[in-house]
Amino acid sequence: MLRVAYDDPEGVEGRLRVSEFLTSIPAIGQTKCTRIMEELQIANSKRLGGLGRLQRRRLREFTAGWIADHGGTGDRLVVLAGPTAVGKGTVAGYIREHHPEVKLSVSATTRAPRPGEVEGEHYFFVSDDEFDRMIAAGELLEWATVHNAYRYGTPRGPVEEAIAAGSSVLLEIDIQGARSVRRAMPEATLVFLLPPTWDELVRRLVGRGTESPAEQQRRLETAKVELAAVEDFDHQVVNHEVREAAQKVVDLMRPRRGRR
Ligand SMILES: Nc1nc2c(ncn2[C@@H]2O[C@H](COP(=O)(O)OP(=O)(O)O)[C@@H](O)[C@H]2O)c(=O)[nH]1
Ligand SMILES: Nc1ncnc2c1ncn2[C@@H]1O[C@H](COP(=O)(O)OP(=O)(O)O)[C@@H](O)[C@H]1O
Repeated sequence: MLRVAYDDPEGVEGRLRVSEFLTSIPAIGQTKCTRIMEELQIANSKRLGGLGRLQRRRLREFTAGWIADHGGTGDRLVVLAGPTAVGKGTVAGYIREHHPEVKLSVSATTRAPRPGEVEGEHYFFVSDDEFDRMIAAGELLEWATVHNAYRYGTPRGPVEEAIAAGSSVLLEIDIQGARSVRRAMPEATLVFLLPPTWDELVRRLVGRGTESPAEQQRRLETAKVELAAVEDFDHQVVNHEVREAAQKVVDLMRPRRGRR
């Protein structure tokens, strides 16, 4: 597994030369590396941390394509993220119901179940101690404290098993989580779900009626910041209509080879 923090130029990996990074990929030798860097318009001396936004994106797309074409995870791991109340849960629920071939990852959370939520289906509801244990044991692919409240994390085992078995896996997680997945699995496809308009996002949050007015206000402040993260994602899908948005997400999960 390649572990390079494209969005963490301060990290150790940021000091790695792009040429060293590329030649660490199986089947890329010096000659191919030189040709690829010319194609990506990246100078020979560049380090990962010194890449511009466009260069970073070109390199990431190249790596994802290469890994997909050489038997890696490719488009089979898709992360669906976006601001509060944009409809992530609704779109993921639609995919669960209408596309049984897509495996939805079930997260662990420290929040209490809501009426109607089923253990192991919506979430694994765990105590703080158990969540600590899962982190310490390396059982979580990523985790985050969401809305300053509870912790949520993606159990690593089921995701890796599903991918190894050839299935497509969808993670419906928050934006911090999406960034962590990018660090842990750079070949994953990141999808940002957008609202048709800001006013519609506000309408959906208020209409859902699950948060107090003060909490709604806090989430909208966070949403403003989160919307700026859209550029770091591979694809954007506008959630005008649930069925259409779900179809666009599922289409992205088809093997890259087939789409070319
Ligand atoms: N990082 C991360 N975020 C998650 C995970 N599971 C759910 N979330 C996010 O946690 C947030 C809260 O989810 P939930 O408790 O179902 O409430 P609601 O979506 O606000 O109604 C949503 O933004 C989810 O996308 C996870 O495993 N990891
Ligand atoms: N395409 C859509 N059109 C209209 N309303 C939607 C759409 N998608 C979701 N909603 C509604 O918006 C609200 C927030 O959706 P939800 O799935 O809970 O968001 P998230 O999981 O992103 O926080 C819910 O009341 C849901 O029914």
